[in-house]
Amino acid sequence: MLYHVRMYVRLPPDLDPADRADIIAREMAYSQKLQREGKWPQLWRIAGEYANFSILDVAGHDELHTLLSGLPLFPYMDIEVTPLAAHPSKIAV
Ligand SMILES: O=C(O)C[C@H]1C=CC(=O)O1
Repeated sequence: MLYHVRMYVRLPPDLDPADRADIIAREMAYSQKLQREGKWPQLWRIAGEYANFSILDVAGHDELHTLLSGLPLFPYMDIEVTPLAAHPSKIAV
């Protein structure tokens, strides 16, 4: 199943800089592993915001929740999920 996911990062301004750098490095490694596995095929920065639009391709709601809640930044993010269904006007390419 495909999901459109919006992630808004809300790191506390007083977070220790070393802790911040560590979380961001672990987040990058985690997301790149999922990208290599094909589970995170699209990742876009929302221009002007510390936020992204992503497409995740997973078995269903339970796997999606497992992957999202495993994000090192998960405690510091607001996340909006939209399940995607096939559109009848979409042409095959
Ligand atoms: O920076 C972000 O948008 C948050 C997060 C999503 C992937 C990643 O590496 O970091």
